[in-house]
Amino acid sequence: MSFFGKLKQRLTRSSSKLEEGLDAIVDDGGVTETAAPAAEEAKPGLLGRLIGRPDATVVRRTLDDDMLESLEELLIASDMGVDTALRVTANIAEGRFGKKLSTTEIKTLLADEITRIMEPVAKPLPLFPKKPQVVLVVGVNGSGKTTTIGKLASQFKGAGKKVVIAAGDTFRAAAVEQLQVWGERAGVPVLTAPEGSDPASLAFDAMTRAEADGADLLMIDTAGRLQNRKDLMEELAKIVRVIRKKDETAPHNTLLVLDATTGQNALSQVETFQKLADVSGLVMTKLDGTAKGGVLVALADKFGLPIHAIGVGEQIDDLAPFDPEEFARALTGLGD
Ligand SMILES: Nc1nc2c(ncn2[C@@H]2O[C@H](COP(=O)(O)OP(=O)(O)OP(=O)(O)O)[C@@H](O)[C@H]2O)c(=O)[nH]1
Repeated sequence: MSFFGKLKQRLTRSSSKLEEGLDAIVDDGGVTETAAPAAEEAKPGLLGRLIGRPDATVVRRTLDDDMLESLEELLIASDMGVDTALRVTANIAEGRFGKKLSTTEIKTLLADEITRIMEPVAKPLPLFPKKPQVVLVVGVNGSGKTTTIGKLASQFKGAGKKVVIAAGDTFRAAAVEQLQVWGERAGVPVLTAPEGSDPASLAFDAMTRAEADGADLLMIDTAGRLQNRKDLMEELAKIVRVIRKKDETAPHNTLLVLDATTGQNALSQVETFQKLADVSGLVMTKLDGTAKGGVLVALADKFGLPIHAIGVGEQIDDLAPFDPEEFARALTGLGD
């Protein structure tokens, strides 16, 4: 199966609540019509024509206040956030109030709205001619930082780039070990320091090593202890200060890794990390999990930060560029 096929299957599975909800809204109060499909309704395929498909029936419901309210509630429940849900619903309603809509038509309208919101944020990690390009990776523990660094390292290495990883969460031996495992998988060196040592000093050594090696990319993992924000802020600020001694334009990217399964909590994590570091882009992980995916729409709408990639599994190649249309179709359950 193609990569996108896999992604779609996973996203569709995870978003079936939204899809089921849309079906239920139209079914509830809708009327079955035996009519020629409307413009946006799918035409019978070749097989249907060959086997003499009977007249297609379609359920349509008149777009009224009740239906709009149900739609708003469904979008809010799928983590899209109140503001975004209200705006999306209002846009769908514009010029269509009192008209009859089928599930496919509603899904198409919703997917178009989501695509429109997501398109401006779908941007791959920008690559600069600067060597080494320093990528600081931040995020709470368990969000998928280590996994994402491993996946990115593997992709960049595959693209012919020389990559070095620095295991900057020096306080947890297990985190360092995990990163070493991912470094081995990706075939990329991982610089470590003794447990409890200063992450900034490791970052400085890593800069030195990356420069000496002529590396294209240096990815620095960081701690994610939000329990002690002040310490974490100081730690991140110190890492930045120290690497700037070597290159005053570094870090060139500050990636915030977010776990999509945390739903609305992802929004507050962005706010927090924007205060701690100069976040330049997002990677959204675990979209294959139980996440409702809708939080990406809320994030894009609220912060407009680029989404560089999405994690769709635990394997090394389970990192995909973010494709808004594909995402919107999968989220709404539109299929091909
Ligand atoms: N299903 C799925 N699991 C993921 C994805 N990304 C990461 N994980 C899993 O999430 C868990 C946490 O990932 P880590 O990469 O260790 O997260 P971290 O942010 O480095 O966490 P700490 O090491 O605790 O700081 C692991 O079990 C990963 O396998 C993803 O895209 N999909």
